[in-house]
Amino acid sequence: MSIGIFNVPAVRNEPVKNYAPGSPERELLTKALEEARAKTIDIPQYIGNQEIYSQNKRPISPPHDHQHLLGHFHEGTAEDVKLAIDAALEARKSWAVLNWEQRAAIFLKAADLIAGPYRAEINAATMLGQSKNAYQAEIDSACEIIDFLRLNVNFMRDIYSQQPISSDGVWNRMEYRPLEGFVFAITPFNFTAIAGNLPAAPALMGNVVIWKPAFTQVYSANVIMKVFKEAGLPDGVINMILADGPVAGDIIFKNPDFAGIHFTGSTKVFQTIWKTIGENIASYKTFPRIVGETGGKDFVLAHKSADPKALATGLIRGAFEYQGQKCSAASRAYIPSNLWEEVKKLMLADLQEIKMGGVEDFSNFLNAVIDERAFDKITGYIAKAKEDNDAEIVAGGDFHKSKGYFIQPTIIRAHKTDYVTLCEEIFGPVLTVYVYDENEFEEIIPIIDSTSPYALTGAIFATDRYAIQYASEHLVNAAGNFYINDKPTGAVVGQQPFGGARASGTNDKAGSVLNLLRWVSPRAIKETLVSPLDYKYPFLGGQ
Ligand SMILES: NC(=O)c1ccc[n+]([C@@H]2O[C@H](COP(=O)([O-])OP(=O)(O)OC[C@H]3O[C@@H](n4cnc5c(N)ncnc54)[C@H](O)[C@@H]3O)[C@@H](O)[C@H]2O)c1
Ligand SMILES: N[C@@H](CCC=O)C(=O)O
Repeated sequence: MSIGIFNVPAVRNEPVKNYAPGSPERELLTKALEEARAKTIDIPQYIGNQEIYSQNKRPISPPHDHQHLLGHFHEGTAEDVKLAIDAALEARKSWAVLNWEQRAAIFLKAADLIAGPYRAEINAATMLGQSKNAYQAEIDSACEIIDFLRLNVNFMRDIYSQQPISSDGVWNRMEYRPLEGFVFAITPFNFTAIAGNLPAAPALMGNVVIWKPAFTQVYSANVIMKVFKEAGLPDGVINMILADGPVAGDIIFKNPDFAGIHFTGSTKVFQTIWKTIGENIASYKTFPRIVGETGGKDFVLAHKSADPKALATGLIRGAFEYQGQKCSAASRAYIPSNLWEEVKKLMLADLQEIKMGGVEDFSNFLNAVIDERAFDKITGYIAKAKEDNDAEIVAGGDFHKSKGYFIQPTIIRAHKTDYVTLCEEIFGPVLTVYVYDENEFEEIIPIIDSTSPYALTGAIFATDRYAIQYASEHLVNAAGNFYINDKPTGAVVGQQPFGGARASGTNDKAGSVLNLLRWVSPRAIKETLVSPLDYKYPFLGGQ
């Protein structure tokens, strides 16, 4: 029973701590890293009120130090998936009817726990488990997840406040019911914030969730579950299963109570999921919501009027931060002939000073890629570029995996516009540059628009406003997040709602009203205050 119309706490984005030498946050984080490295932990599945440990233990190691053991996670089975569905549906009976302010309070508390007592622990887990440096962890596993949790509470209230008009004698109302069934959240390895938000957003709107994190993100996923529990999330509302994707999918996508998928990951996996849902469509009680944010082949277009230093900096940060493992990473750049030599010189100078190594040494800008499979895939593109006549390596190109999965930040110059590394998502520290005739700006734009099937992020660097307007208009469908004189990464919740269309997903903009609307099934209610007692229209002699 809600007995008040409540406001929610005002939000601003969580300030990013800087971890400068001698700062208190650096001291806490260093200690958390040391403590985590000094022990091994066992991570169970969290299903209903149970922590499930299995016989199938899988090791967890830092990608930059793969001989070191951080612990194990306990892989789940098809039986565990069924158990999770039962636990979720049982929890739904109470959760779906709990007042919204109670749900809000849980997630606001989770945000405060991460902002305070859990900040160092979740950042350390992200640094060690996913090989992120302190800054990249801070903007992800602290600030972005906190922003998701707090801002979503505000968006929820905005949604609930959206009410229809009423005519004389009538009171119309709108209820924003949770979906009838359970939601399946499948999350990628590269952002702890996404892993937390994908189950939390539907749960905030009153849904129950089965969450399957990527195996390579389980170490920080475990901290998220600890936070949710400490924040008071009732058992069974979010169930973390550690079954393999296809094993889980095989059970979940055939279940009649499956009501929605909240996915972030590669385009291919999302296409498989969508197809499976389509094949099973007649077996569901309700049409499932399908929300998926997927891959990118994000472009940077420079005009001949661009500032070369701003462009070079945007490319270095956009392409190589977190080893290029962001769906938003600048992975293809179109540079006019008048700027190329200078931009190349500036990038090479930056790359000379950039250090790569473990996350424990805060002076490393770059760390390792996530696992051996990713290492082999990324280096395959580099090895091919070394041999191809259509491409040349401008910077980097070396790699080694004896201690960790390290790949030098690599710049490839392609000599044809459909060279493979200009078209396919590589998801690693590889930037491909195509140098175009400075007088053919308008001709290069349709090539950018059609070179890859994706449309996630893109950027224009120019000082000429006509060029900026031209690119904005002619690349209108090429990116869901478009940047002017900035790198195409680093969207902030509430400031640049994130997501793309075409092969990049359903563009439901995580961390916005648009996303939360996918997790409700509104019921419109009309109440007539004094009901008519006569069927006749006035012209028939009625009232
Ligand atoms: N658009 C975005 O907002 C966004 C954000 C982050 C990452 N990404 C994309 O994610 C990808 C990188 O992440 P990843 O390597 O973890 O992606 P991935 O597609 O390999 O895995 C994503 C998740 O899907 C699961 N999965 C894999 N096969 C499955 C199946 N058959 N059925 C059910 N689940 C299955 C994985 O275990 C994991 O949890 C990149 O393509 C990147 O662009 C997109
Ligand atoms: N939202 C993040 C990217 C998430 C995908 O990996 C950014 O804007 O850089």
